[in-house]
Amino acid sequence: MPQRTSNKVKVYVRTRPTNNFASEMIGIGRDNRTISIHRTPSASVVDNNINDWTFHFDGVCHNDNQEVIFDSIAKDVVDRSLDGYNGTIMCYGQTGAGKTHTMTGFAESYQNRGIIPRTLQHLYQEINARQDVSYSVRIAYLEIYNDQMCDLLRTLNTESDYQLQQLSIGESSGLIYVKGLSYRIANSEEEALNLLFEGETNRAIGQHILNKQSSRSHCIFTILIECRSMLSSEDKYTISKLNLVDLAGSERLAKTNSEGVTKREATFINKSLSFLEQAVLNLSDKKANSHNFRSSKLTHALKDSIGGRCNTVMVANIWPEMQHLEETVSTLRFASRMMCVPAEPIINEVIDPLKALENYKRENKHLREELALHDALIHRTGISYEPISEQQLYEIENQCRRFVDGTLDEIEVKSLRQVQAVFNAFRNICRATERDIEKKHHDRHVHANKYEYEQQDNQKMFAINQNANSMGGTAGDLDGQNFGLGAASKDQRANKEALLKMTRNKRQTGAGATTTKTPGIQQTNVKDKSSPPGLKPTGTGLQRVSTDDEQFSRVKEPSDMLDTKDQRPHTPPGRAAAFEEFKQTRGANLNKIYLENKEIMTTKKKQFGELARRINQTKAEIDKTRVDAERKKNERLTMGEFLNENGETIIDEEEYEFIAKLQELKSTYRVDYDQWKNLKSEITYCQNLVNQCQNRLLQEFDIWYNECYLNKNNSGAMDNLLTSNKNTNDYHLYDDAAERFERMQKELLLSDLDSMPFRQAQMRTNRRHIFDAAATQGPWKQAPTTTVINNSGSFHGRTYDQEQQSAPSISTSGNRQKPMVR
Ligand SMILES: Nc1ncnc2c1ncn2[C@@H]1O[C@H](COP(=O)(O)OP(=O)(O)OP(=O)(O)O)[C@@H](O)[C@H]1O
Repeated sequence: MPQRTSNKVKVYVRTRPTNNFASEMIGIGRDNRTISIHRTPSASVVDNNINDWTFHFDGVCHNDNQEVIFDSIAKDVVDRSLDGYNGTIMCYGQTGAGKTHTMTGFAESYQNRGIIPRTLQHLYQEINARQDVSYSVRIAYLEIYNDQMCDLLRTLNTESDYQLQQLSIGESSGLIYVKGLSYRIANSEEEALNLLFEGETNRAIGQHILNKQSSRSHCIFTILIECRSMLSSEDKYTISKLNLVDLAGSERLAKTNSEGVTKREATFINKSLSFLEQAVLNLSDKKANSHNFRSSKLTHALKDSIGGRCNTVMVANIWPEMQHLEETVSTLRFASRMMCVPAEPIINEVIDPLKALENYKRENKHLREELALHDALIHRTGISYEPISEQQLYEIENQCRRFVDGTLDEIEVKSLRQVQAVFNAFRNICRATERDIEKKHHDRHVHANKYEYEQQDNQKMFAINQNANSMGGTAGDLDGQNFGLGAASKDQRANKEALLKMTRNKRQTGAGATTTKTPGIQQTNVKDKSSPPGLKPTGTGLQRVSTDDEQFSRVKEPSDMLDTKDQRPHTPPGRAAAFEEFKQTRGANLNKIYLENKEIMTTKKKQFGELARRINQTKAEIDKTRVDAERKKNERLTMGEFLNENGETIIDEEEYEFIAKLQELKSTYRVDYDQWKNLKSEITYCQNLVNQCQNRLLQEFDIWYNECYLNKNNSGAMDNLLTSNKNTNDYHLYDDAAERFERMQKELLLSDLDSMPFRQAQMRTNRRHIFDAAATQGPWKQAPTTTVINNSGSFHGRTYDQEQQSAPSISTSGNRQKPMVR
């Protein structure tokens, strides 16, 4: 029988022998591959149904005996399963059409034995014939009845034996297996046949116990074949699965007129078969991307056994009698669909890990021997290829450390392992160094913050002392009226709570205060003066704004404050006027830097604008010259080209000049453009510095203003605060909250150093808020000052109009200017 070459599921039709063959309706082609059906239309009624069909298959087996069937249909699949391909042979058709006969045959008649026993016979014959490979065969027999699975190779004596079986379908890497299903080793044909018969017996017992008919269940006889080469030491081997499937009868429910149990069985059969049909339909349709195999146990169990990587053959059993014509057409239809299911079998190769390990060990040994031989030939000695010991590692690390320190000039490397160990050692050293640096950095920040907080406390105390001085009181001197604090010791100053208590006592006893400058203040000043200078020149001629620590050191120059404090009015001046004053006094230096930076930036912006204009001019000239050159070129081409003796084009003077000019312009353009780009980044940098200066100036001003005016007047305000319980509590609240917040911030800073800038900014803003809040509670109800400064240095505030006018404005025109450079 000629074979179809396409990679699809193969389908054969087998007819059940009958004396009543409907020859007038069913025709079998001479090629034994075609079946044509003709149904006589009903004479009494108008019949619009299709009455003629022609089906083509891989073969039609009419009156063929079991041997022919096996040889033409199954043998090839069995042979290929021995080579490592999965295979499936499946019988489909209506009840009584001969499926079981085809698959199993007559158990009692050797001549009429079916595909399964013949398969087993052929399998073991082949296994025995193939001397160079070793096979291991395992067998499983699964029955699916009413969508429930049953292991036919287990002892099943009672109904509960059936019910206790807990089989489920699993999937691993696209391969299907039934969990709980027993796979029995069969070393010979006889053992395998015993298992087949055992399964058949169990099936018969099941029929009796469950009162079911054999035709009502699907049966899958699985042969697992493991094949290993005996000649090579290859770690690969093959495992193939050969499924021999006897499906339940596919007759239609309506026709059987079944009731009760039979109806239930028929319903399950029809369901599973129609799911199978659906799955086959989807598989055969290239566009369908969902192949739902999980709808029934049958389809799920056969998921990896229909087409795809599996060598699949279907036998469509038909009963070619007139009364079964409808079933016959239905079976043949399904069979035709099956023919469209693609099948591209592949060998299932598996790697044996134990064998692979053995192979690697052997190879490793060979390579070592070869290496030793190689070393001996080139007189290399003292090289070890063994893994490096702990002691050796320690020595290597020591060497590396000395190398890094500079006490060792070179590290002698003899093997690759050593190279790797050296690299590892260097990596460890790097990481350790990194950790050290991080720790130092971290400690420095924590220390800096601590210092900053102390300074901040000192500032507050200093301001309070100043107020006290102006009122003529000293610490411990109680004037009864004023919040007079003077020469408080450092310890006293650190303890604000104690200080406030003391102040209250002072007011109660009415003692006076002195105005002497205190040693505590002097001490602070000395410390401040030792701080690093606040401003440092940078390479661009611009000046960097000092760091926080530096600023704080500078901020507390007491001379700044002492110089001006006596002239200060009791009523605080407007912020605009104060800002002017600040720029002349404390902020003079900062303001100077700010103005210088701004000037440099303005100059650069001017240069930037000019350069952009020049670039655009050059560009315009380039465009014009290019047009001229093109025009000249076109003229030359129109007039016809002249070539010199070397075959080069001769161009006239004018065109040459255009080309030369174009090149010159382009080079000018490139130079200018590069300069323009550099200038642009310089301006961005300058802009940042100016912004930074501006921010700093404003921050410093805020602090200064608070120190000089708000806190000073706050002595009065403070008294007012302290005279009322509410206000006293408020003050405590403010103080505690500030401390709590700062303590919290410190903890946060320690936990995440990256967040340092953000947290510090937050702290600063918070401090200012607190100061402002205290100020607004004072007797004069100062308008709330704006405390938020955005990144660009501009104010966001309600009553800052005046200050905004006096605040230095930043021109960003340089950034917005976009020359037409391309
Ligand atoms: N090719 C054949 N040669 C001889 N007898 C056959 C052949 N096909 C079927 N028969 C006989 O027909 C009867 C029904 O066959 P079989 O039990 O195999 O049908 P089935 O399709 O498996 O039915 P069910 O779906 O009920 O299992 C059996 O007695 C069987 O011996």
